[in-house]
Formats: sequence, C-alpha cells, structure tokens
Amino acid sequence: MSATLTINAIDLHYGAAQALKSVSITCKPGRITAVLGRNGVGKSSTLRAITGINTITAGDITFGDEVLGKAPPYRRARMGLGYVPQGREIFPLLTVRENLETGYAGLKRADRTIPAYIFELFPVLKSMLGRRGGDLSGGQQQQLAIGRALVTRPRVLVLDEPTEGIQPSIIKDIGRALQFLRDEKGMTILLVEQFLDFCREIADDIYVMDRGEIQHAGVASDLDRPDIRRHLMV
Ligand SMILES: Nc1ncnc2c1ncn2[C@@H]1O[C@H](COP(=O)(O)OP(=O)(O)OP(=O)(O)O)[C@@H](O)[C@H]1O
Repeated sequence: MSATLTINAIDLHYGAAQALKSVSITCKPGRITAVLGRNGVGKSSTLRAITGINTITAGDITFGDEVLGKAPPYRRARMGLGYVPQGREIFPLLTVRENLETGYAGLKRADRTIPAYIFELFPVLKSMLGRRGGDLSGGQQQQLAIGRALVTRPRVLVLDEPTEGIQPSIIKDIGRALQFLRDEKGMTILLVEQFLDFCREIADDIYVMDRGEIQHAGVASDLDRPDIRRHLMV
C-alpha cells in the first residue's frame, strides 16, 4: 500500500527568481524524512511542488511508479498524498467533525468514515467533535489538520512545520502519532521542520537545505555534527 516518494532534480521559479535548484529527496515507506533549513531556504516551496500547488520548471516527482507530472492537487490527494499545510488552514467556522469530513471529498462513498485510530492518536478531537475549529487552541488545530489529512487515507503524509507555535506536551503527542503512523501503518512521512530536537528524536533520514539547494543528505544523528548545524544556525 505504501509508496516511495521520489523528488528528482526539481527546479521551481517565482517569476524570474529561482527558489529551488535541482532538489532531490527520496522518502521511503516506514521512514520519517525531515527537511531542515532556515527561513526562506525553500522548504515550503518543496512541499508545494510535491502537492502540485506550485508548478516545477524542471525535474520530476514520482509516487510509487507513477510520475506526478502536471496532476493537479486534488488528483494527487486521490493518489494518496496527504498534506498538512503550514499554519494548519483548518476551517474556523466548521465544527471539528465537519473539518474532518472535508477529507471525504476524494474518497469512494463506502470509505467515507473517520478511522477510529485518529481518535486514539488525538483523543481531544473526539471530545471536541461539535466545537468550531476556530475555538481550538493552536496545538489542537494542528492535531485536527493531521486528523483531516489521515481521513483521506494517505499513503504518503507531508507536513509543513507541524511543531510551529505548539506547546511542548502537544509536540510530544504529535511526535508519538507520527511514529505510530510510520511503525504501525508503514506510512511514508515527509516533514519540514526548524525544531532540531524534534527531528533528532523522530526522523530517520534528513536533508538540509540552504538557498534553494540540498546541502546535505544523511541520517538524523548527523544533526550532532557541527558542519551540519552550521547550515541551520540563524
Ligand atoms: N509566492 C511566492 N512568490 C514569490 N516568492 C516566493 C513565494 N513563496 C516563496 N517565495 C520565495 O521563495 C524562497 C523560498 O521560500 P519558502 O517559503 O519555500 O522557504 P521556507 O524555507 O519554507 O521558509 P519559511 O520557513 O519561512 O516558510 C524565499 O526567498 C521566498 O521569499
């Protein structure tokens, strides 16, 4: 069921400005891959290229043995790409249940249920099903955004800075949830992060970006190396 996500030498431009230069990343099933780097180095652009929100100008992205090509975001979601955007983008006026149900759009009628394991990972969502999304704390909204992505039955889960602005106890819950998805569901997980300790703890493979390029590809323990940390210092 799971699939390898391969980003192969992609470029991305905003007008004349080049944001990504020949970026290559391989995300394997049952592993957590983290992309690290300072503000503005191209991390979110990489994720938006994967989801199809932004169009690449060179290279290709494959999902299993399918080339994504020009597939629009909704088709990528149907192929099994789950996305948790930066800033969460939950619907503030919809209830928690309705937010989760927005994940049904690409599913066959028979699959339109909320898998029970989502409430085991994030019990707060069950107790707040009738509350409006906008009434939740930032951390609860992040759990909701992850839950909504899981409703779509992803094979690959892509998360943009899931710990940003979140309190430590909820960061721990999110870390445990990602480890569960990796270990028990064999999911392919790619996350962009600036929080090094979080990556050191839960990531398997890491990529360090600087100025639109991958500067280092390795394993999480490389984050202890001074030459790698140098790329990450503000
Ligand atoms: N829509 C856009 N139009 C023009 N330039 C953009 C756009 N989005 C991003 N950029 C530029 O592209 C570069 C990479 O931005 P990107 O958001 O991918 O970086 P990032 O590493 O995710 O940073 P952050 O952590 O701040 O989100 C930056 O120079 C940024 O200013």
